[in-house]
Amino acid sequence: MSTSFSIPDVSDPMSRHPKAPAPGEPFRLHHNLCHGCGDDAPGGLHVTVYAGEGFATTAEMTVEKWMMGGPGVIHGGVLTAAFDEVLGTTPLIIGTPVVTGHLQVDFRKPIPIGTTLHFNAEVVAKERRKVFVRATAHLGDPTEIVASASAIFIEIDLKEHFGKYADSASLSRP
Ligand SMILES: CCCCC/C=C\C/C=C\C/C=C\C/C=C\CCCC(=O)SCCNC(=O)CCNC(=O)[C@H](O)C(C)(C)COP(=O)(O)OP(=O)(O)OC[C@H]1O[C@@H](n2cnc3c(N)ncnc32)[C@H](O)[C@@H]1OP(=O)(O)O
Repeated sequence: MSTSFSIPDVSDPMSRHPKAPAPGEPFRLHHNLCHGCGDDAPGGLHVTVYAGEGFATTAEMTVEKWMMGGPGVIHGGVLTAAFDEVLGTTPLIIGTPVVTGHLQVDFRKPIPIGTTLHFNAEVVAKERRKVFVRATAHLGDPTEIVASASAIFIEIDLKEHFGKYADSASLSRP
């Protein structure tokens, strides 16, 4: 699979799902042990994603000591997992359950332990089952982007993909 991709110039029609949370409201957990959002995930990120306007979402994550990679700064894999969670939840705004196909991250500035990361994400296009999503992160000043990510998520049939675990996964629907 290619290591880079371009977003299609023309998207399939998209509309906000009628049951998507209102702007400012959180998406429900997709299950309580999810490493990204689950309340009961040991060592989880505990990220909550909120619906924004249109096809946009926001999220916040406190950068805790256990997330350290280089001395005093976040580990790149932890940041990537946080982007995966934020980006992967965002297609629910159009009512589409997905899994990650391809995710790329640009690490632009060191992110200190003890800060709060603010994420802004949006679905930018859909092409058949592929959903193109991008996001940025900042530390409080939206003009100072510290990291950004873009991804292709692939629409799935929850029952087919998760088998007997589909019931808990289906909680992810908006
Ligand atoms: C495991 C944790 C999952 C958690 C998600 C839970 C519930 C999901 C519901 C809602 C989501 C809610 C919240 C989500 C929150 C966080 C998100 C975390 C998400 C993850 O962390 S999830 C774990 C990592 N993820 C995987 O575990 C995927 C493993 N993988 C597969 O299961 C298959 O590989 C699959 C299904 C991806 C495709 O398989 P398939 O056979 O169904 O589809 P097919 O190959 O026909 O491709 C159809 C079209 O997608 C294009 N395409 C395919 N693969 C691509 C790739 N890699 N890059 C770019 N494009 C790709 C093709 O090129 C074609 O495009 P075209 O239409 O242009 O031909």
